[in-house]
Amino acid sequence: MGLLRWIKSQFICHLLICYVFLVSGLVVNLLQICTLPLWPVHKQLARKINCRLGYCISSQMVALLEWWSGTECTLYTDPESYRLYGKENAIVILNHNFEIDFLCGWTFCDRFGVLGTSKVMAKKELAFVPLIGWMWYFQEIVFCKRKWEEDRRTVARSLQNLQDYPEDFWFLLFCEGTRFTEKKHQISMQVAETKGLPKLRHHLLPRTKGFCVTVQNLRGKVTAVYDSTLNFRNNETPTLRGVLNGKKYHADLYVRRIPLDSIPEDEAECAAWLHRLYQEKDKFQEQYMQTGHFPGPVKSPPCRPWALINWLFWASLLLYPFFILAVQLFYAGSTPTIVATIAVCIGASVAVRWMIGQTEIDRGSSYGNRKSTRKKTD
Ligand SMILES: CCCCC/C=C\C/C=C\CCCCCCCC(=O)SCCNC(=O)CCNC(=O)[C@H](O)C(C)(C)COP(=O)(O)OP(=O)(O)OC[C@H]1O[C@@H](n2cnc3c(N)ncnc32)[C@H](O)[C@@H]1OP(=O)(O)O
Ligand SMILES: CCCCCCCCCCCCCCCCCC(=O)OC[C@@H](O)COP(=O)(O)O
Repeated sequence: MGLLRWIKSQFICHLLICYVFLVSGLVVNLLQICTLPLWPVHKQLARKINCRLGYCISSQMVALLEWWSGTECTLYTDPESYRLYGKENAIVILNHNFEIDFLCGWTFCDRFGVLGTSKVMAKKELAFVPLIGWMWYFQEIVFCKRKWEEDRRTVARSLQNLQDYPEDFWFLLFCEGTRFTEKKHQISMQVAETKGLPKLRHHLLPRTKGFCVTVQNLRGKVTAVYDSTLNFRNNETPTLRGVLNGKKYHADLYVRRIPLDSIPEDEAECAAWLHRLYQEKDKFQEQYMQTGHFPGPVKSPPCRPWALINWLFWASLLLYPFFILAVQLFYAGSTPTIVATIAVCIGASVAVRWMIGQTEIDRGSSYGNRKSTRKKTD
């Protein structure tokens, strides 16, 4: 094991990285709260400020992936579409198989300059994840309970709010609704069978309601759907723990730009369109399994320095007082102060472990483990 790899795997490094993340995150969350009085007075300015504040948190995780773990992200897409990425509003559809797929998504957002404004339809439980969930509240993330009876109104309302959003954004939708597991796959294929739909090998059956309501409410604002299919080389199963340990992965992302105008307005046709899209995505995954690459030319966007600069800024601001405190504690700290400091460190490390746990598929929800049935309300 090289020296650098050994250093990256040391607990003390993780402690320092997490300390910077936690304290800077809390500072940013506090600043976001301070923008509350601005919302009724100058909503667009409050939104722009919150984009930049949010960037301070999410870009730290991007820096961890790009600069700490050195993970490489390759983009397969056609050059004409490439020119438009980051310059228009788009709905991004992504497969949901990996624990760090959201992080790879963030990396691409950063490379095209839309990380601060990026949006997602996220399960409500994530709103309570400290720092990230609180940050999302101010970034106008669309939360859903995955109960259509309740979501149909709240989701539509949150989407409508984005109609006058002042900056270009990407809206991410994991149409499968949950992470891929063998059990969830088996059950969703039973649903596919009862609906007379072809079976998918690499995806769960997409949930169409969220997609249709998104297209319906963002029409006029969003110009395209980016159909994105992600995979990792050498059958890697990347984890956030691995990234924190400095493990390098290689992500391949295939993106097709589909003009929003070509998506049917009628709900049933829109749902059928999404099912066809997933059948195509499944073929791309199959090709990747067979050949190790996606179709189309490689057009990788360069890694930008801002995520690293942001991390260095927070690290230099927060690590200095941390070291002064540690030295003072070591030389002159009373036993109760030392015990209290150790307790705070243990508490923070438990909190970070819990947050990392939110990304782990093994600890995922039971959503999709059963065939859900819905009262017909529409
Ligand atoms: C290019 C790089 C990427 C750029 C990235 C850009 C931005 C990044 C930004 C942020 C990154 C952060 C990432 C955070 C990740 C968080 C992600 C999540 O939380 S995913 C989970 C939440 N999201 C979703 O669920 C979205 C998809 N879901 C839907 O659309 C749902 O329809 C719904 C709106 C949530 C409602 O769900 P509900 O279950 O109540 O209703 P459904 O209509 O979907 O379900 C009933 C329907 O489904 C059939 N059914 C029943 N059982 C199953 C089953 N097991 N599998 C499949 N289908 C099933 C059932 O027969 C009903 O069918 P029908 O509609 O025909 O009656
Ligand atoms: C510099 C960085 C320091 C790193 C310190 C560690 C910080 C940890 C931060 C954790 C961030 C939490 C963001 C949660 C995003 C999880 C996305 C996700 O994939 O959610 C799952 C849902 O889609 C579906 O849920 P399931 O039904 O599969 O269950």
